[in-house]
Amino acid sequence: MATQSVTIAETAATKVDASVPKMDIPIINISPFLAGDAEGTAKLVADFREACTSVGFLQIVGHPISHDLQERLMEGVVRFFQLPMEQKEAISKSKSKSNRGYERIGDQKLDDDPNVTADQKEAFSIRTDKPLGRFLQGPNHWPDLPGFKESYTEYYNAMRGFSQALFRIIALSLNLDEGYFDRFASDPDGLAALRSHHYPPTPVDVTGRTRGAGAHTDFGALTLLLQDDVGGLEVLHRASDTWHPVTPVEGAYVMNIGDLLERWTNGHYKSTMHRVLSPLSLKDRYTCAYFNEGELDQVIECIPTCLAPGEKPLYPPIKVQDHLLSRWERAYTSIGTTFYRADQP
Ligand SMILES: O=C(O)CCC(=O)C(=O)O
Ligand SMILES: [Fe+2]
Repeated sequence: MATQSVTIAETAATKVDASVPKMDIPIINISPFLAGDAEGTAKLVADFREACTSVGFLQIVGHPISHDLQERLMEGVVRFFQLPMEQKEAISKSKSKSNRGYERIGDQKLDDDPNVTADQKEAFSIRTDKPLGRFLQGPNHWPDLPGFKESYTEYYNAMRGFSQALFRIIALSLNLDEGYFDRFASDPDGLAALRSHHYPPTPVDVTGRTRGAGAHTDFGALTLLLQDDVGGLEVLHRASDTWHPVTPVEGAYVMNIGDLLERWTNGHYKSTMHRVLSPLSLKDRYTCAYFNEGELDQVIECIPTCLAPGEKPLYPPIKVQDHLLSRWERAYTSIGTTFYRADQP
């Protein structure tokens, strides 16, 4: 069977209430697509469409990323965050003109609400390694940690291939030519980021919750998250204003639609609000997200197949660069964290 479904249970932090809807985040096996099985592909494409138009989140199994590579990546991530602060600060994002490297706890604030505190997570990110260029284009900075650069880079390259396959599935799910997004997903100048996170255990705040990452939607087109078994990621059910956990499934990728794909599809595919609650136990939580953002000059405007006769585009066309800059402003400048705009005004 290509698809199974996890019924999301209530968390301890969420009161059990019969009026609260259940949110099903489907687990979809993409191996039929990778194997060229037409019948299995048709079924999983339909499952993708259903997930993207409803919850905007799904979990992917049967993907091409090996268990061994996932383990090596996450083992390096844990070792990195355990380094002494001065070694992490030596590759601080604040020193990078292409906005990559180490971010301290509190350097980013994903929730726009001014009453909410900054995110209680530390992070490390890389992008495609290049000479310094436009916004977000430049060289990576690595810690002095044996094997770390190698596994992180191997994983980054593997995720690029994986995400290209997913864009093909998404194209099929929108009744487009399979290669419709190939340029977006494969352009050597296209932006992608591999960003790992560490959420230390945090005491409960005045609202009765801990805050690892504030409520937000993702800036790019598609996010692929590898999470450990601690849990804490939650998705908003907008109509009932209730939060629902994304239960960790070993080795699976949590895929979610970002703002760019929501705009591209005229709101048919949902960029859903989510947040992270820090662990309350003594366990630290580690995750690694791969973000697809496309090429800076690409204009995102409603895809023709997403507009039914008589419908109007919900959003004006926007350049990837303008969209990203406005989201970076909100997440960093609003709390006084600077970032480099390169050639931008
Ligand atoms: O670490 C997680 O579980 C999610 C992180 C996230 O939502 C993000 O970085 O956009
Ligand atoms: Fe996110």
